[in-house]
Amino acid sequence: MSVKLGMIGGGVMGEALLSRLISQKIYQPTEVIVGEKSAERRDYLAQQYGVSVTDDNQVVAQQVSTLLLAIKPQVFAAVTAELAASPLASAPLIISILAGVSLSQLETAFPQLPVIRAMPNTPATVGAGMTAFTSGSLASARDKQTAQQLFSAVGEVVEVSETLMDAVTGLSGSGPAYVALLVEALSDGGVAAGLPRALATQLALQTVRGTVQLLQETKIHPAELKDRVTSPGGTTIAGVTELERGGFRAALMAAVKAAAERSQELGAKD
Ligand SMILES: NC(=O)C1=CN([C@@H]2O[C@H](COP(=O)(O)OP(=O)(O)OC[C@H]3O[C@@H](n4cnc5c(N)ncnc54)[C@H](OP(=O)(O)O)[C@@H]3O)[C@@H](O)[C@H]2O)C=CC1
Ligand SMILES: O=C(O)[C@@H]1CCC=N1
Repeated sequence: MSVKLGMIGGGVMGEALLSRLISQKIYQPTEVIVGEKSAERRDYLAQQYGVSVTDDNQVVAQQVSTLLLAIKPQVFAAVTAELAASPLASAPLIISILAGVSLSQLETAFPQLPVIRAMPNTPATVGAGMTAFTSGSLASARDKQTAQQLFSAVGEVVEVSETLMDAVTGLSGSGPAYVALLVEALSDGGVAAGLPRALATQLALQTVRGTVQLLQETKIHPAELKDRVTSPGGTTIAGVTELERGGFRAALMAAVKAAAERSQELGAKD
């Protein structure tokens, strides 16, 4: 076994992890091989990160100590059927980041192998990711440590019970999209109020970043911060009134729940 990390699926999330793992020197490019069906993506990943690439997932799985699955849940069955064609000589640790795909589905697909189900998110690219993971029955303390080290390199890591993984997916897995919409909408609002676009986006980004930092460092409850910003009869309560009228909080809660339910559905398909 000569290669430490194999990745199957080199799309958005695969690249988000790969880029940071390489830039932080957690793995050397020579220690990584990516199995990817798209020739265009293979060429791009090889050129951008210097990793080995192949369209043959068996070639990946046969020579690595850790096999990271980063394909869509919809192709999980096809990919695992392809891998099941011959036993994996290197007995790798399997780490799946697939939404919805359960530990029991992973253990059925990879009998006798240690499996870990993880849910990272795209801020991993800049080392600000949030990953939750849960381990299968054959995963050793060392396997968990491998997962912990890999995901620590791209942000914060928590170990959770598998029963929480769909909810994690709905919140932190999908969450960067909600926050991106928030930033875009704040910027649009600034433009509507007369700000130039670049300035509006700068204000929106720094306001979100600063608020998060304030909440994290002071540990005050979000409701208390809201109270501190809303001066009696002032501007903020006028804005908050509109958010309440538009169902802002209910919409965010429903979004997390809908995404968690979709995660469950994606797993139930296989
Ligand atoms: N995007 C995100 O923020 C997050 C995603 N995830 C999970 O990561 C996984 C990947 O998501 P994402 O990166 O967004 O999806 P992408 O579609 O961007 O990436 C999947 C990649 O796998 C390739 N692929 C398809 N079939 C095969 C195959 N048989 N063998 C090898 N590669 C194949 C796809 O190629 P092609 O496009 O040609 O089909 C594509 O490049 C999903 O399971 C998702 O649930 C988890 C956390 C966050
Ligand atoms: O949208 C998705 O299905 C994936 C899982 C979490 C984030 N993106």
